[in-house]
Amino acid sequence: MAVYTDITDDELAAFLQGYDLGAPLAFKGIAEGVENSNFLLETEKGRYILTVYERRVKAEDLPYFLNLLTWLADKGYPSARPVPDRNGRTLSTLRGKPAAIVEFMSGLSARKPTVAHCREAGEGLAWLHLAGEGYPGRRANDLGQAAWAPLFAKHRKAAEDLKPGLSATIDQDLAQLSLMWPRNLPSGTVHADYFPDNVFFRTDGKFAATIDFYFACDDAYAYDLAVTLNAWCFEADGSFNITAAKALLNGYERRRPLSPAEKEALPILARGAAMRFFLTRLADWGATPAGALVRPKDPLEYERKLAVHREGLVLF
Ligand SMILES: Nc1ncnc2c1ncn2[C@@H]1O[C@H](COP(=O)(O)OP(=O)(O)OP(=O)(O)O)[C@@H](O)[C@H]1O
Ligand SMILES: N[C@@H](CCO)C(=O)O
Repeated sequence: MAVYTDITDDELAAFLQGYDLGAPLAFKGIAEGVENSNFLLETEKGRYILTVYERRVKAEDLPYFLNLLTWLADKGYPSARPVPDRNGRTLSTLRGKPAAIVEFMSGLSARKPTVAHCREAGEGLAWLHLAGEGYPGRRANDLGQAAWAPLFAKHRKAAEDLKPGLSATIDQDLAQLSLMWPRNLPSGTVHADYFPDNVFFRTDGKFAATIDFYFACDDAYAYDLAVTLNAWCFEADGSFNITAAKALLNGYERRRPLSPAEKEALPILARGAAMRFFLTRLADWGATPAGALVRPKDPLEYERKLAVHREGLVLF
């Protein structure tokens, strides 16, 4: 389970002294998630999530993420508002690590998203793009197209170990992506990890909330949509579900219609988005020791998605 930092009751009580949240009533670690340690915290004032930031999140990026969450909540977007401490600060320290308390969001993620979930998720993503407009924080996408070839150079051997011959195919993909990568698409603040586990629904299936903004950055809105298509619209057998994809795009366009250039770019963006998750999964695959608390995600799932995208999607 992804709780890397244990917090004792005394530490929690001392930490909460800094907040105006009353005494703790319940506190427990959350197993889901791989990046950070998350705890469900109930106090006299309500329910919250306490996050202790671990390895991948850079401390210097935390103000960008927490200010973005505050911005989105101010705009009425259903994401978790950070709770300021008694000094008005949303970023704190616990056990020597950065930590924050955010609002608890109700809802459940869809383990097996249906076409209806895809439509709702698409609309939730467009809403996020619109709500983020004007956010003054800036963060370059450090996992964007320019980062892929250097990242792959470090993990070629892992690719060959997974599937002999794969590294040559990835080299070709990277060269093509570099040549064909679209520039100058409408851009702004994007989520960049809008996967089913980060989107909550109400019991009636309506979109409820988005969590886990710790990859958010500046990039093309259509790239975020491409990440989302990959994460939501593939079947377990590796085939692309065009019905789900059309519903997702349709839901998105309910709030934010795509320009002709964005539509044209989506197939290559989806190929690049598959590359991005293949590469980070490949990097984690090699770096996760046997017997670790967290099982690394399968890079080959994204290699299969890449193979689908090599053929070129027809979405419109
Ligand atoms: N604001 C919130 N409201 C309700 N539940 C939350 C909230 N934030 C996180 N959770 C719960 O904690 C779990 C892990 O959160 P999160 O996805 O942010 O963790 P993570 O370690 O960054 O994981 P990953 O990057 O692998 O998705 C979620 O699946 C959800 O159950
Ligand atoms: N959504 C990512 C994990 C990072 O949180 C993946 O599936 O590879």
